[in-house]
Amino acid sequence: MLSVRGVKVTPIAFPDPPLLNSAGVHEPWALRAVLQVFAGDLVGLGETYGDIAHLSLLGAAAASLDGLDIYDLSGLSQRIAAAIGTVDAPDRHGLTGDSTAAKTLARVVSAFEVALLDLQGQAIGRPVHDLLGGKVRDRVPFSAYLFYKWAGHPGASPDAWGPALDPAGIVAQARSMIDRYGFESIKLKGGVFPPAEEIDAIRALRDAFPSLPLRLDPNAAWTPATSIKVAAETSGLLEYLEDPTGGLAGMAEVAALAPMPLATNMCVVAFADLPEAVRRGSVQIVLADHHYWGGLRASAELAAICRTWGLGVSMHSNSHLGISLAAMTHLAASTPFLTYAVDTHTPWQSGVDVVTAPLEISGGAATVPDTPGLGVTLDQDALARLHENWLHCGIRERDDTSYRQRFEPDYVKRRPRW
Ligand SMILES: O=C([O-])C(=O)C[C@H](O)[C@@H](O)C(=O)[O-]
Ligand SMILES: [Mg+2]
Repeated sequence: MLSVRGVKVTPIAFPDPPLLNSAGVHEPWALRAVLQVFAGDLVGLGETYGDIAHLSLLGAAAASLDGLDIYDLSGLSQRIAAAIGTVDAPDRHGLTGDSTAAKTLARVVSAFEVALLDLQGQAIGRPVHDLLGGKVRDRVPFSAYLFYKWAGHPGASPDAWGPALDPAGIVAQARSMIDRYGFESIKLKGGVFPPAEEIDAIRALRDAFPSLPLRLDPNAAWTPATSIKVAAETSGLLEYLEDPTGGLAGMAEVAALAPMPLATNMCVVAFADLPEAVRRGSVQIVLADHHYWGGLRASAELAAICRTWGLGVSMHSNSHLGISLAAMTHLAASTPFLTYAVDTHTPWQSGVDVVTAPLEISGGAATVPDTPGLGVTLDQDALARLHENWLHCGIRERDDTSYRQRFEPDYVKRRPRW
């Protein structure tokens, strides 16, 4: 039997540009945590959030896993549930919806599940997608993820992307991202400017890229009435509209009148949300995210439920590095019903990574690895450097709102704002 003989949790930080959203603006450093789970001569990798409250739960979970059979994923959940108890550790930014104790547990279990699947795959010489039922595609398409952004962090030189604060800036950003990665679909993070300006940006994208599907995601910045108006004005322009407003009731009101499907990673964020969402018809597409749905198998389960109820499945992303990119790619590869291009923050991480050879996105897609496990190897030097960043960056909890208030003291986070 191959069992866990130790776990190392390393908090890391990597540079992040000043990306705007409905919570504020990204701080100069994004936080993550890298898990190394040791079994025999093997090491399984996981990647998750690096906020201080989450780190303390990861530590408690890690301490409970010695001797666990690497195939015992039920035992993994049970041990972690017993180790962390009933605790709710919400995000400050709220960009992935409400928090509950169940979601907190799912967020902790997820990174360990990925690491154990990586170990299982290595132990039997099979890729993680084989453990999830086998791949149904060789290439996983990702979408260009555009953000309104400042030229650079205040006090620092402009970054390589430059500013994007109007339709022309957004189109220019799309061009450089598409030139570099070949993306064949586009998502614009909205909820930053009044809706009319964001509609103009969508129109400009449509003119510049006539054949590419477009998505707009204001992270619940609009009331139902505003959402209905924007949906009417963007009729025929969007493949889906993501979280225009907050809550299952508000989304249902919008969905009843919107000409395009509504997607969410904010109002359906746990299994408990699904029955009401289906009953009300609140959403037509759910964005899976293994980091908070409980892992790769839980996300596959989510996709199966969505298929049963005729809902589409797409995939959500926060700032992440190469372990998460590999995990997302294996999941998307083995989920027949995940038919939309996957969100990723990869272009924003400007080549920084914690693995030796990150999966590459070219032609808008990543080739699914067929090597054992996740197919990525930890770069120990990079891990040490990124850990130093974490020690010195001074950020212990992602807080887009306070960071924006530092430069715009009158800024308040309001959802809905318009
Ligand atoms: O709703 C979404 O798609 C996200 O939450 C994605 C990211 O969190 C994004 O909004 C961000 O990091 O600002
Ligand atoms: Mg979203």
